[in-house]
Amino acid sequence: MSTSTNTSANTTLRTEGLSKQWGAFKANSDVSLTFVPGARHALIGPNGAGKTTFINLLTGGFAPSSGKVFFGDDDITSLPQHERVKRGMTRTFQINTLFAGLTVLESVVLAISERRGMQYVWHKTVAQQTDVIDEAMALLASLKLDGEANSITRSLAYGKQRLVEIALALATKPKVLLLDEPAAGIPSAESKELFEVIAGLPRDVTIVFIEHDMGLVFRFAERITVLVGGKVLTEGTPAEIAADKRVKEVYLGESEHE
Ligand SMILES: Nc1ncnc2c1ncn2[C@@H]1O[C@H](COP(=O)(O)OP(=O)(O)OP(=O)(O)O)[C@@H](O)[C@H]1O
Repeated sequence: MSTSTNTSANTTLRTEGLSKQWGAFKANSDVSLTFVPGARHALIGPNGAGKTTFINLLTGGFAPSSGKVFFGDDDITSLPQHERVKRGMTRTFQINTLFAGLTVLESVVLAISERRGMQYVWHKTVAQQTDVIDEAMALLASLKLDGEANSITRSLAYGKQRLVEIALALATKPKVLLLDEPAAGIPSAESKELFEVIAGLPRDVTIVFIEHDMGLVFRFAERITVLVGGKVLTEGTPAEIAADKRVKEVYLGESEHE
């Protein structure tokens, strides 16, 4: 019997010749990448290299000009975003515009209720709601956010707000979590803490992240892909990337122009 939801814990995310063009401008050209289950995989590259465009092609935010996206054995290239979330691919939500006026616990309870298809919680029994609250508290504890459960999200330090975004993404029970500069705008002490929490997420969650801070990339990534001008320049382990002359040239060239 075929099922529309891939339930394998070993789902690999893969692209084949993915390209995105606006007019004559190619933001992504022929990008073929594989993200293995449990990966901690960083996408790096200079400004405008096409990293965010690539994430948008993965999530369905943009339709590719050509190429394909596979989730496990399924070609998901034409699936809408919410169908990809249902299959287990999610990116962080922008809490600043979503649930900022609610408490952290309320926000996560809403996200879990949505996943469980019980968004109209006032029709549900106390037992069903208790179950959701228990799941929400366990999730918050895993992110060391349980102490903030009753705080209004917008009153939290920015680093904690980014963690709430991650909590909301995790509430969808993703197999693949896509993080676009999770530490952007956070003081460096807080960003290290944030990445430590990210690194501690269960291995059944594959993590793909864009990050400009090379200290964080080399500390937390196990695999790195370098994009330049919309194309893959190279991919490898942190040691391989650190030793790659072409990568050094790209970054030295960039800093010379800053
Ligand atoms: N909707 C769009 N229409 C036209 N051009 C776009 C669009 N979105 C992005 N671009 C262009 O595509 C190029 C790649 O942008 P993208 O945001 O993917 O790069 P990036 O590697 O994520 O950069 P940064 O590190 O600065 O965030 C940029 O030149 C950008 O101006």
